[in-house]
Amino acid sequence: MNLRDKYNIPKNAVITIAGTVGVGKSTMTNAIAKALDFKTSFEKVDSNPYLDKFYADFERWSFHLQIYFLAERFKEQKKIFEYGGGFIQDRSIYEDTGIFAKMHYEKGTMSEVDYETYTNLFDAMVMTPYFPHPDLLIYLEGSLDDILSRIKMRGRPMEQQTPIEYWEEMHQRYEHWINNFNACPVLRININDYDIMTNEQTVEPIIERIGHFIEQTRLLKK
Ligand SMILES: Nc1ncnc2c1ncn2[C@@H]1O[C@H](COP(=O)(O)OP(=O)(O)O)[C@@H](O)[C@H]1O
Ligand SMILES: Nc1ncnc2c1ncn2[C@H]1C[C@H](O)[C@@H](COP(=O)(O)O)O1
Repeated sequence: MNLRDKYNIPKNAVITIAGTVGVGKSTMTNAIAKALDFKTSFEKVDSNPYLDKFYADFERWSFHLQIYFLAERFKEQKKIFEYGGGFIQDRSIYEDTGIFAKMHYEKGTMSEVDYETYTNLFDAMVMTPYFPHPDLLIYLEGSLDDILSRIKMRGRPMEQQTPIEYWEEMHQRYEHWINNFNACPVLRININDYDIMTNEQTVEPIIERIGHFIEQTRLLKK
């Protein structure tokens, strides 16, 4: 029996993976999708026309980048809907506004008028009854030291050149954000509680937790 049937995970489920940069979202997306035979929806980093420019000059490019990400994630959302679910998504749309845009605005690297324009657009597109929220958001959490060493190990030049204070600020904001998040059910997983890189089998306890969690939240809805 495959893991999806074994743990009673609906074929049409949509699961999004959230967490700070470098925590292991893409790796987890691949592992869960493979175990459940689900499709994946990834953030495209290499083809993003603004990301390098943004890291070189936050003030100049933060608005452009947020608009770009919003459009890309909305298109992915539409694709997931058209397929009828069965997807694991690498990063949620909620983090764009709740973490990134907010942080750049509050740190002074996005102007007030740009932030207002962006949040108005975001709310009109996402915070409506017509927008399908995921069945589950898996939040990956870990210590700042572990995350910094993962960012270093992955070695994206634009991230290496970014001051450590940026990742520190983001790490703190994530903790606050997830404690107040309520757009869909949340399952928190600590990155020290699994080891999918060296042992693929360790994904099974995670799938088991997902199954129980989805079952419980569906019972609560009844
Ligand atoms: N479970 C894990 N154990 C050890 N290293 C990991 C694990 N998950 C991810 N990594 C490593 O950490 C780095 C960042 O992972 P990635 O999945 O790209 O993070 P994200 O998508 O959250 O930015 C990569 O070098 C990846 O190989
Ligand atoms: N909304 C965003 N604003 C600024 N930067 C962002 C946003 N979403 C993603 N990013 C950056 C962070 C990383 O450098 C890359 C990819 O994210 P990752 O967490 O490694 O998947 O894009």
